[in-house]
Amino acid sequence: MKEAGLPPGVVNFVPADGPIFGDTVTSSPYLAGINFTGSVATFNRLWIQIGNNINNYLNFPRLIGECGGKNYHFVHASADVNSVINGTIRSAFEYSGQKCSACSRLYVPESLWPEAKGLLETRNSLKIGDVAEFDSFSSAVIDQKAFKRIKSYIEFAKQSSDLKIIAGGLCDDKIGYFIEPTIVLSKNPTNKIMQEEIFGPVLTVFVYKNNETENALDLVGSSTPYALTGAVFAQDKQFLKHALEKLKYTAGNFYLNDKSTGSVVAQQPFGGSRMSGTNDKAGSPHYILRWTSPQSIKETFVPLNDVKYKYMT
Ligand SMILES: NC(=O)c1ccc[n+]([C@@H]2O[C@H](COP(=O)([O-])OP(=O)(O)OC[C@H]3O[C@@H](n4cnc5c(N)ncnc54)[C@H](O)[C@@H]3O)[C@@H](O)[C@H]2O)c1
Ligand SMILES: N[C@@H](CCC=O)C(=O)O
Repeated sequence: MKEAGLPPGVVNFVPADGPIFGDTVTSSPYLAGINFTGSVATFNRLWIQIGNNINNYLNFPRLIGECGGKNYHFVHASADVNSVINGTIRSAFEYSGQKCSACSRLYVPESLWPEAKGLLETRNSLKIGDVAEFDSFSSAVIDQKAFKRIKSYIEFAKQSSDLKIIAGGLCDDKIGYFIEPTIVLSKNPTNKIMQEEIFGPVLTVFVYKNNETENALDLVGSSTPYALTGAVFAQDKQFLKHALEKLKYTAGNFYLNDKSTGSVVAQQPFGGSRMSGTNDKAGSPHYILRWTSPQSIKETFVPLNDVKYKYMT
């Protein structure tokens, strides 16, 4: 950044407790903007604090929020199942599902479910262990708070009559906050496990009837307030085109026959709308412009000799 011309002291690393930092910056009259990555609850809190302080600022603070997701893989009857299995396992379970873009909802047509159940076998092959061992696919979740939150969804799944855990489900915090990659089958496409962000290795599958594909597509957008990432798997090009149009408000980053995760900054601008954020697209030229303050300048070379307009004389 220095090489690009940014003066020293403009960028500072200030490690702090989150709420103390947030309370401090939002109460400062000099706050010019916030570029936040994290949960909806925290972004809402910051926005509310700024609203409450609006009479005290020297500028209107600009706000960018990059928040959570309830990302989906939608599988059409024409899909290549192998690609669905491998893409879904990677998206849902790498980094133990702790990516805003991780897949946590899988919609599968009844006709493909017997084959798509290969998910379970692939899941069984994953080693979840020490990150220092290169054959570990993933490891523990970040901290006790995350462990408790994710575990509570697994406990909920064990008790809900809509839900059945078909793989994983064990949680163990003896030597680290380990949670098995877990696959849940839901009879109910609007069960809370299909709506809320879990931010952990829990994937929920809803099997739809082939003759209800349109209804299943409708569920993708109506089931959650998020719109971060999503993927459609189909070899039928007409269907892909149709899904792209129908699902356009469900994902800021939309994938065709690819997993819903792994966008590369500067190649795939990243971000989502609705409760997933302000969709300013990190990694795109639009983003940097949000933090600039353009000034228009005019200089006149013809003196103004009269106050009256020409038609007045
Ligand atoms: N859209 C994206 O690009 C993106 C990328 C990564 C993670 N996420 C989202 O982040 C969330 C997971 O992260 P988390 O659980 O750490 O979220 P979080 O909201 O609890 O915390 C995010 C960050 O904000 C800080 N923070 C907490 N309270 C604050 C406050 N009152 N004021 C200012 N800062 C505060 C935390 O210390 C942390 O650094 C998920 O919802 C995930 O989807 C989004
Ligand atoms: N760009 C990465 C991470 C985004 C959020 O953490 C992805 O698309 O998975």
